[in-house]
Amino acid sequence: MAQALNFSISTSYSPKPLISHRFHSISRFTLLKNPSKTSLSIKASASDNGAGTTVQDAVSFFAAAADSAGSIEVDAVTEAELKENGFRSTRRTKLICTIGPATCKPEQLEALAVGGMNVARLNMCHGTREWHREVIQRLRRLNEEKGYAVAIMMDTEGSEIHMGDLGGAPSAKAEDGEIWTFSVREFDSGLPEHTIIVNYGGFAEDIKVGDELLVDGGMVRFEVIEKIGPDVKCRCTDPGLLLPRANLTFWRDGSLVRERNAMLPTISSKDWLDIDFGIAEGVDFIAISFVKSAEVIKHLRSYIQARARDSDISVIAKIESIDSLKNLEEIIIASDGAMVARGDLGAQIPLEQVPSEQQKIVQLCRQLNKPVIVASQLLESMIEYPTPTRAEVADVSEAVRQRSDALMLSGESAMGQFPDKALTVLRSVSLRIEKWWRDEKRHEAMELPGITSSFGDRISEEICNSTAKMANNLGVDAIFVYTKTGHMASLLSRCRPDCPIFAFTTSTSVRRRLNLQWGLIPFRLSFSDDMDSNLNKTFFLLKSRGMIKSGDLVIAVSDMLQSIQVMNVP
Ligand SMILES: Nc1ncnc2c1ncn2[C@@H]1O[C@H](COP(=O)(O)OP(=O)(O)OP(=O)(O)O)[C@@H](O)[C@H]1O
Ligand SMILES: CC(=O)C(=O)O
Ligand SMILES: [K+]
Ligand SMILES: [Mg+2]
Repeated sequence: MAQALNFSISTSYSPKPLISHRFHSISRFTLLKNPSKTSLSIKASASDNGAGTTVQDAVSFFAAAADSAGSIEVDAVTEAELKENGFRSTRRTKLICTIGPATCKPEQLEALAVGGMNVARLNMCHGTREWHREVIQRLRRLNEEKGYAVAIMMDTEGSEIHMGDLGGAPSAKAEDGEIWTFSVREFDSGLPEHTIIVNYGGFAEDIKVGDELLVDGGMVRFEVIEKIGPDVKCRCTDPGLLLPRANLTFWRDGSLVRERNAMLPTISSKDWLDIDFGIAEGVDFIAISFVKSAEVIKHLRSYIQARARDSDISVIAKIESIDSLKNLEEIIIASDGAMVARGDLGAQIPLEQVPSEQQKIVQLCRQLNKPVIVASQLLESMIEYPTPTRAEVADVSEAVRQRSDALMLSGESAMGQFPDKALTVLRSVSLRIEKWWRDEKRHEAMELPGITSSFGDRISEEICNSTAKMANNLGVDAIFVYTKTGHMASLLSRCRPDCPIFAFTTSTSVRRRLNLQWGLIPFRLSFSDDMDSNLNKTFFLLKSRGMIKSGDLVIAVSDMLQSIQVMNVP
């Protein structure tokens, strides 16, 4: 029996986007364009002859078309990946790129987005606020115009001791035996040769002749040979490249010296101004450098709350100091996520201790359901060379195998010669290692303790744990989660299931933030409390864009309904 339907819907959109490819795939609908361009009439004839479009499809379609945003939003790279490779082979590990002079132009940012950048990091140690604002605007434009959901992470400078910039030079080479002056003076008329400015006023007093001075955690080493007022003369004992604003630590008798600088505030007055800037620009994450205790994180949170009442900026604790290791658990509990900032961490603890600390931090974050980032020197040699070392590939593999949420590029993408190639290496190593442990069932199940005391939240947790287990046992193609706040999506991500998690959320900012978390493919979609209609709508939209197909096995859960639904895509 054939049925004919006549619908007329209004949309605030010009009809163009609605006529796009989604429509062509359902040629049974006839489109009547209204010349006013503010409304669109669609005449659909549907038949239930078993093969063709049904009335149900037509109704789903109109529900979708009437959706205020017009459709479902997913970025072009994910869409292409889903179409070409199917769900199972999508990348689970997320990728962060530090943006710098090598990657700040619009076409360079787009190349990173195409290459799989999920989050762009802006390091406030470098560049002016104007420069950062420009980059943020370019990223926004990229997201709006090209459909990406690249999130923005601002990383504070912190008030540890570091060098100034090198009078505008991108780097300087310190050779073995050379004498360099580290000074707290201000030089008005250019920097004398072999001179480094130090940002910490107490430096010349705190340091002693005979101390060892480490740049960038030991990339370059000096021995202190003489103190003359504000100037400290040092001999280079391990030559290397000095980079602007590199971190400085000093060591005496084999241990790190923590004098008055240990009392420096975690968030400096300049950091507070940068934070105001970040709030005003609406960044998605603020990463706090050199966190020492949970207090500073709580303080920042209440500050953000007071400044921007409905702001949902996430606070990431950078674990890069001895104090942060001492107070690890309370810091992670207080934060929305953590970063294993191995650059500075490796300057504060012996290098051979860094891998075990990394393992511990990643594990704790996963247990506490906080996204965790492994950062620094993942592909350091690619700053200069187009291929990574074998050791670097092994290091990246280890972070992927630990199933950290995200890997981060620093200098490789900020000022290196091969930012796109470095990103490609992270992408292909992640894909390969993820597939390897899935195929070989290499991953050990992790004990996931209960993380909340409220009964309602316990139910969500149990639903997510069971869903992930069922998904693995049944070999389903994807988990669908409908979540307004993103919480259910992160609970599922925590379980690191074998299949990808399609996370549908109503808000663009939640969608961007979910982009940091392992295994989540975030979509923006407006949905209702009625799960049946949500599912019909989603199946329809994803099918018509070729991202899923009839017969795919899916498990669906949501914030709204405490149930687990298992079904084949109709
Ligand atoms: N916005 C920028 N402008 C100029 N150079 C930058 C910028 N961001 C990064 N760089 C360059 O890239 C290098 C590595 O950058 P990155 O931000 O990762 O430093 P880091 O030392 O790892 O981080 P942190 O300072 O937080 O410890 C820097 O030393 C700097 O030379
Ligand atoms: C990323 C960073 O701050 C570090 O590794 O020190
Ligand atoms: K920083
Ligand atoms: Mg650091």
